[in-house]
Amino acid sequence: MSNAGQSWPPVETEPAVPHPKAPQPGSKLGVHYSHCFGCGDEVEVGLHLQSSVTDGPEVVSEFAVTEAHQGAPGLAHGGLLACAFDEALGAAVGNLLRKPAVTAKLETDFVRPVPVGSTLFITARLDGVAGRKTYASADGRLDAGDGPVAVRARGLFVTVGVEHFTTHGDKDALEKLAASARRRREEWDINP
Ligand SMILES: CCCCCCCC(=O)SCCNC(=O)CCNC(=O)[C@H](O)C(C)(C)COP(=O)(O)OP(=O)(O)OC[C@H]1O[C@@H](n2cnc3c(N)ncnc32)[C@H](O)[C@@H]1OP(=O)(O)O
Repeated sequence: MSNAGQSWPPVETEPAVPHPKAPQPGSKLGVHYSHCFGCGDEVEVGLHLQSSVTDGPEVVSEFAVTEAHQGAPGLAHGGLLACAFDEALGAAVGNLLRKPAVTAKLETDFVRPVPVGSTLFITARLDGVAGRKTYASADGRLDAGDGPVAVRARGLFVTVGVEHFTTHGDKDALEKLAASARRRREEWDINP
């Protein structure tokens, strides 16, 4: 059943205003972590999402569906499609607001099958902010930016401090990211 009839965002929000240093429309967004299953270039069977910022502001991501992503013969696995939307929504929240945030809730509507060999064009936008909570939604269209909608998603992202990652994550891997992380710390407002 579609969730289209439910109020969204579910709470009163303020407009999500992009950070002054957010990537400009036309900017390609790089890999945020090479071992990320959603975008990382060192994960052979990962989703390898490639994202860029558009007017709106929105983030458009492309996900090329391969045999590694199947659930049924020739069709994408729904959980992997949800993963693609988690990545696309997270990229929009993180890059446009320039604050670390994690997914607290993710809803997906699977509208039509996504075949192996197709490319999903995912457009993600910020719908509102309430304190540490950012609401975002996305549509995924088959094979073109104006193709038929195959998947819709919406999510709640909660802004966290860097300690979220240092406390719960892999400290060695985090240290290896120190140089780029330092650059981000200078540019992002890391405290919620
Ligand atoms: C560029 C980067 C792209 C990355 C894309 C990929 C992103 C990811 O996949 S992140 C990984 C998956 N997510 C996680 O591991 C998060 C695990 N969860 C947590 O760590 C915590 O539950 C966390 C941080 C979300 C919230 O915990 P905490 O900081 O204690 O805040 P908490 O007070 O519980 O919640 C904050 C607010 O969010 C609300 N909230 C939290 N979870 C939910 C939920 N599931 N549903 C509805 N509301 C929720 C709370 O009610 C609260 O609202 P209010 O401010 O109005 O009281």
